[in-house]
Amino acid sequence: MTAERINGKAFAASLRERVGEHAAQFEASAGRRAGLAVVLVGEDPASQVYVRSKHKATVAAGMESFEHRLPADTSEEDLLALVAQLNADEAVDGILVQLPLPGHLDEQAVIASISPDKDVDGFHVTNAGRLAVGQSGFVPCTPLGCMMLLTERLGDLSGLEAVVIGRSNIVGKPMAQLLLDANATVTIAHSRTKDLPSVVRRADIVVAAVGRAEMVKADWLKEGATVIDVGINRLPPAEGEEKGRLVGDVDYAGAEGVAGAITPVPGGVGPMTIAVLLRNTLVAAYRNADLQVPDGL
Ligand SMILES: NC(=O)C1=CN([C@@H]2O[C@H](COP(=O)(O)OP(=O)(O)OC[C@H]3O[C@@H](n4cnc5c(N)ncnc54)[C@H](OP(=O)(O)O)[C@@H]3O)[C@@H](O)[C@H]2O)C=CC1
Ligand SMILES: Nc1nc(=O)c2c([nH]1)NC[C@@H]1CN(c3ccc(C(=O)N[C@@H](CCC(=O)O)C(=O)O)cc3)C=[N+]21
Repeated sequence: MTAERINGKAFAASLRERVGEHAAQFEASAGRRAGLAVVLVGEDPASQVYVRSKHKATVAAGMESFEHRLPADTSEEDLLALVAQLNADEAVDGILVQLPLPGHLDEQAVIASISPDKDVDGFHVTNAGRLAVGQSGFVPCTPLGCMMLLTERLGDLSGLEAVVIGRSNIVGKPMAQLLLDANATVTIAHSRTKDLPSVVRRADIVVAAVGRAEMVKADWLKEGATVIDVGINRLPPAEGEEKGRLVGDVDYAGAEGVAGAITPVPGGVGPMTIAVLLRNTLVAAYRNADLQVPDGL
């Protein structure tokens, strides 16, 4: 059996198109474009690539993109002052501070300074709390994108066994909460989990968010499982390569023979993250303008 390849890139493109149509309607009713501010501190090359693709996607969807690039030695005071200015700026609906931040900056303090109503990453404790108790807020983009891929593939998730590997605040934990809200039976595995292969083997749904190249092997999977690979890992360059290949947390080539469906890396979850960011920004814009958020956004 060869698993179906879940085409996140194509799904993300159709989501971006839908967001673009709603963004045009927003502009017509609000008299301004929805706006996303992205703050990048330092020159991390991977972060620069992400920030550039966010900017392009934002503009392509008919929204304003405000980019703020700050030097690596920016003080916390200056960064907090910029966030305060963006919180107060009526042209800015969403604020994203690219992580990781340089070591001298306190990420928790910076995230806490973002207005929860502009926190389109869903990282603020207020939005994490809203998700935990079932109130509407902003849900982190990567887990929400994973849910969209899962429901498109599986429909109703009620009663399915889901195993999330990883418990970070930005991926694993919110992912588990969304699966629970969708009535799956959820297990969260992490670095202290005993016998991870046998935990994963009972799963109808596996979400791997670890950050270890090709860690999840084919013989850990139940036949027919749906596998969502969040990991983005750059392998060391092979002979003759300038850059190493990008791989996920799952051994794709092996898993393909056992899984029912699987997301590739690249072209799976990554593009969904950016499309959902645009979606969250437009939702923020409707709410900030006191307009009804349209159905289906
Ligand atoms: N596609 C996308 O859009 C995005 C991709 N990513 C990628 O997803 C991956 C995870 O990101 P993130 O959640 O931020 O990472 P973190 O490093 O914050 O969390 C990793 C988690 O994996 C667990 N873990 C580490 N080693 C093992 C192991 N050997 N067995 C089981 N669990 C283990 C850790 O456990 P413990 O808590 O015990 O330490 C931790 O909970 C990364 O590759 C990242 O690049 C992230 C965000 C967006
Ligand atoms: N405040 C904040 N919010 C984030 O959402 C955030 C962040 N910080 N820091 C870093 C992580 C990582 N992340 C990705 C986004 C897109 C791809 C993506 O589009 N990947 C392409 C490949 C890109 C490539 O070729 O390098 C793919 O998987 O097909 C990957 C990873 C968002 N993150």
